[in-house]
Amino acid sequence: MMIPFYKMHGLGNDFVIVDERARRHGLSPARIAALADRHRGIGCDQFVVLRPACRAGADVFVRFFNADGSEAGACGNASRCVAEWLRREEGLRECVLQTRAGLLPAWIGQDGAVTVDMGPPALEWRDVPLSQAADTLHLPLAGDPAAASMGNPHATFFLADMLDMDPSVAGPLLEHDPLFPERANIGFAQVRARDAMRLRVWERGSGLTLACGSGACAAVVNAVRRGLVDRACAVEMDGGTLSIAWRESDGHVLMTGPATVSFTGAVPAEGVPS
Ligand SMILES: N[C@@H](CCC[C@H](N)C(=O)O)C(=O)O
Repeated sequence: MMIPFYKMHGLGNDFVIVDERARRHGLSPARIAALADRHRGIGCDQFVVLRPACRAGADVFVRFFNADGSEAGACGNASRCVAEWLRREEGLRECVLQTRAGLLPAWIGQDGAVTVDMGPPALEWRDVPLSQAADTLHLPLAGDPAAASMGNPHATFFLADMLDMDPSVAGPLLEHDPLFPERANIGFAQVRARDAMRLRVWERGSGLTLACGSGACAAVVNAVRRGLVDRACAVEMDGGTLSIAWRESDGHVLMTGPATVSFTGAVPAEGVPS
């Protein structure tokens, strides 16, 4: 028995997408982590499972798993990829994704770019203190760090300069800091203009990725709260740029960017070659 999959990416944040609407494969967290392994599996930042929607108006129920097998409530780049997957497989140019973070409308623009309405952020007003344990005391801060949830937890650190910054040092320490009982995605941002920033994200459960959609949304929300940018902002990450708009009328965050198919394939249902 083989499991067919799509391999897709959004700005280099890459995904394995498996359609379980007709048949479940009983993938355990350990099996997902094995399939996500870049040396012994297919390799991906997140593993995405599609199930039948159970909410009125939704086209599909989407579950996101990190490379370590843990489940995430949201994934912006994968949401765009699922919208593109629905366009290819079912001809939909507009869809509604049911996720653990709620119902997310998505649509394909004339230029092929995908927009997802990521919903309203949940703002956290507690401080994110710097600490020796998290190796953050030396960071050249340009604003106070802030935390927000886009259906998954994010903290953003605003830096005056990212040149010497290695997210792989402070990132894992902060991800596991007792400050974040569910762990957290950690963004390091440098504001370049009122409508532009640079961002690198250490992702909970996956490590440093080339782009993080929910992280870009959270970074703009947090930067607006700190008075650093306007509500429409381009977020440049290692893999490319997302357009983020925090809509004033209803507080929803809109994320626009590409969604690309790399290849399709199939893996044996039982075990991965070791
Ligand atoms: N790559 C993602 C976020 C994936 C989930 C995250 N690692 C978490 O655990 O919350 C994105 O594009 O948003």
